[in-house]
Amino acid sequence: MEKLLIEGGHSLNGTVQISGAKNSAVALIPAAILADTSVTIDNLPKISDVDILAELLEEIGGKTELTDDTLVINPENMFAMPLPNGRVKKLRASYYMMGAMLGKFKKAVIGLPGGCNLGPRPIDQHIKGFEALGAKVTNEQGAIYLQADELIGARIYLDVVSVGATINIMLAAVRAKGRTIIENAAKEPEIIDVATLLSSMGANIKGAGTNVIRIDGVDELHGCRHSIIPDRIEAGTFIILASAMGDSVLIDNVIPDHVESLIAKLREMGVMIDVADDSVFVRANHNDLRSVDIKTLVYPGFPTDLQQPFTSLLTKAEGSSMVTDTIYNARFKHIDELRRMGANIKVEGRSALINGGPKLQGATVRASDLRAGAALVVAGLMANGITEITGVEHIDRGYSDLENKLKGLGAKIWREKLGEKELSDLKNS
Ligand SMILES: CC(=O)N[C@H]1[C@@H](OP(=O)(O)OP(=O)(O)OC[C@H]2O[C@@H](n3ccc(=O)[nH]c3=O)[C@H](O)[C@@H]2O)O[C@H](CO)[C@@H](O)[C@@H]1O
Ligand SMILES: C=C(OP(=O)(O)O)C(=O)O
Repeated sequence: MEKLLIEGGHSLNGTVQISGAKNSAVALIPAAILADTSVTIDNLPKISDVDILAELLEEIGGKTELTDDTLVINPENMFAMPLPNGRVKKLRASYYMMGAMLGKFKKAVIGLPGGCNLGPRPIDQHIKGFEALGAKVTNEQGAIYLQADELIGARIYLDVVSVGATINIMLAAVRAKGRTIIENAAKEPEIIDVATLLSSMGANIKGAGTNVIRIDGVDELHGCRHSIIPDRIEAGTFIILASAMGDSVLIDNVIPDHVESLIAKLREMGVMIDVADDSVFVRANHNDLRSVDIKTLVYPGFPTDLQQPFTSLLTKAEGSSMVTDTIYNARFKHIDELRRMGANIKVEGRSALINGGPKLQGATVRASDLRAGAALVVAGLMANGITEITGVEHIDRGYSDLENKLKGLGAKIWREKLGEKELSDLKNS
C-alpha cells in the first residue's frame, strides 16, 4: 500500500491533457460483451477500474489486449460464468455486467457491486428495468441472479434518475425483442457515449442524452472501434486545482459544455476562465476568491462527483459557503480530514457550511473514497507544509496518472510505500 505526499503552496502553471472518461470506460468495456466480434476502445484512462473490468471479461472467457490507451476485447468465447464474488466487489461499475450478460446470454449471476461508500446506493431501478424486460431476478447471499427465456421490449419509467440504471437497461434492451422506452432517463454525457458505441455495434437507439430513450432491439451486434469522450470530472478537478493554485493553466482535451455548471460557479467566485473549442484556460485570482453556495444535481446541474474537491477550494474563499448534496446523503467523509488540516466546516444533514479564509495546514489524512481523495489533493496543494494522504487506492480507481500530470504543472507531489507501523495502524483503525 502507498501514500501520496504533497508539499503545498507551490503555484501551478502549464498545460494538462485530460484522459478518457472513467464513467464511460467502465460501461463501454462490459458493453463489448454484447458483440459477436472484437471491439476496440481508444482513449482509455489508466485507472484500476479499467484493469479490473478487463480481468472480469477474461474470467468469463473473453480475450483482452491493453496497449497504451487502447483495449481490444474479443468476446467470441465468452460464456455466462457466474461472478458472485471476487473482483465484482471492487468497483461500482461491475453492475454493468448484469445488463450486458443478460442481453447476450439471457442469464447472469453477479455479486452486488462495490465502489465509493457514499451512503446507501441501491440498484432497485436496475432490477425494475430487467424485470420489465421479462427477466426473473433474485438476490441470494449478496449476488443478483438474472434469468430470462427471452427479453421483450417494455416501457420503463425510472422512479429515480439513475445513470447506472439507464445504461444497464440500455445494455439489456438492445438485444430484446421489440421496442423499449426508458422514461425519466438520466442525461449524463456518458450515456450518449455508451449509446454511440452500441449504435456502432449495430444497435438502434434514439434519444440518449434526453430523458426519453427509445431502443429497438436487434438480433445481433458486431465489433467496432470507439474513442471515449474526455473525462468531465477529471477536467473539473483540474479546473478546481487551477482555480486554487494556478497562475495560468490550460486544461486541454475537454468538452467545455460538460463542465458549464462548474465554470459558472467559479466565475461567481472571481476566477477568470476562458473557454475555447476543446480546452479551458484558467487565470486564477486565487488570493481573492468569493464564497458561493452550490447544490449538486443530475446533469446538467452541478455534479456530485465534483462536490468534494470544490469544498476544498471553498475553504479558501472569504466568508460562508453552503454545499448541499442532493444525490448522496453521506458524501461528506472528506470533511473530517479537511478539519484536521484546519478547515472550519460544519455538516448538517445533506449540507456543509464552510467558513473560509484561514490557510490550511499540512496533515496526515485518509482518502475514504475516490473524490474524497481528490478533495485532499486539492487541499494538500493549497496547504502550508507537507500533507500525507493514505487510501491512495481509491484515487487510483479514477484518476489517470494524477501525480505526473500535477508534476507537469509544477506541483511537488510524490508517492511512497507505507511503512510497517502505518500498515498496522491502518489495520487497527
Ligand atoms: C460508475 C458510475 O458511472 N458512477 C457514477 C454514477 O453512479 P451510479 O450509477 O451508482 O449513480 P446513480 O445515478 O444510479 O444514483 C443517483 C441516485 O439515485 C439513487 N438510486 C440509484 C439507482 C437505483 O436503482 N436506485 C436509487 O435509489 C442513488 O442512491 C443515488 O442517490 O452516477 C453518479 C451520479 O452522477 C456518480 O456519482 C457516479 O460517479
Ligand atoms: C462515485 C464515483 O464512482 P463509483 O460510482 O465508481 O463509485 C465517482 O466517480 O465519483
